[in-house]
Amino acid sequence: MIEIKDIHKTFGENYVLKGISAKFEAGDNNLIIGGSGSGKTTLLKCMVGLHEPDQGSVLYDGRDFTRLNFKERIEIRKEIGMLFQSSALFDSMTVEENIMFPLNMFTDQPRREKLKRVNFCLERVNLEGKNKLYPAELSGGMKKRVGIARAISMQPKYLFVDEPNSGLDPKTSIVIDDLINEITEEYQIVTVVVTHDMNSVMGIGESIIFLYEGQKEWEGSNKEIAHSDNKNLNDFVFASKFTQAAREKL
Ligand SMILES: Nc1ncnc2c1ncn2[C@@H]1O[C@H](COP(=O)(O)OP(=O)(O)OP(=O)(O)O)[C@@H](O)[C@H]1O
Repeated sequence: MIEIKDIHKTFGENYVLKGISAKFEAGDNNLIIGGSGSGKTTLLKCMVGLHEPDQGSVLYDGRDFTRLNFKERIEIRKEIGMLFQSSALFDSMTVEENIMFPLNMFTDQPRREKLKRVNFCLERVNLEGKNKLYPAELSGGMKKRVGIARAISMQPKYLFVDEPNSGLDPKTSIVIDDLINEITEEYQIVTVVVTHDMNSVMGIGESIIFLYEGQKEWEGSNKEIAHSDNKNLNDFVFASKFTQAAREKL
């Protein structure tokens, strides 16, 4: 489990996170939703140490990341898989090299072992045999899948994903959501996903926190969203006339 306690973050005069606390359980798809600028990515970055929170703590199965020194943090980082916006693949590296990158960085396994793991991960995301392709030769959905393969290469206990559906068509988005969902359950990972995508929210949102103006405005499951009377949440989730009409039929 990851627990965040009273996270605050300001950038200059901009008070972005105003005391966020939440728990993210293993085996669940934990979603962070909220309007543009509400602080979702900032929260994710505070959790993985890409930003230092001004106040608060981030506990990885009881280990307080915010109080650890650089060396101690590396031990937790090895247990973290990340898929951030636009897949962030290295364009000059092949698919195989991209997936092997964390293994090269964090392990001294023989190449044969690493290759075995790369092939396993590629198979897991249904891209077996695509080892020698370059990112430029892949579709957006394939790039995301390579990003997922790389994120799970170190068999992470924790997986952070920022906007996995950006730039994908609705059908491919569902393939990616399903993949994240399956991997989370199969390996009992603590998965935290930042998303704008309402299909994802309704499809895989077992555990959701909704940020509004830097605070946790609401938390619950996708099933609870439809019946929530939180106005800010409803204005966000059911923003269009079409979704409002759909909600009334639920
Ligand atoms: N590195 C930074 N330096 C200064 N301000 C930042 C930085 N990162 C984010 N911000 C500010 O923090 C606020 C929240 O940004 P953040 O990216 O966390 O929002 P978000 O909810 O993820 O938005 P979006 O859905 O549009 O990606 C914004 O006002 C943004 O300008």
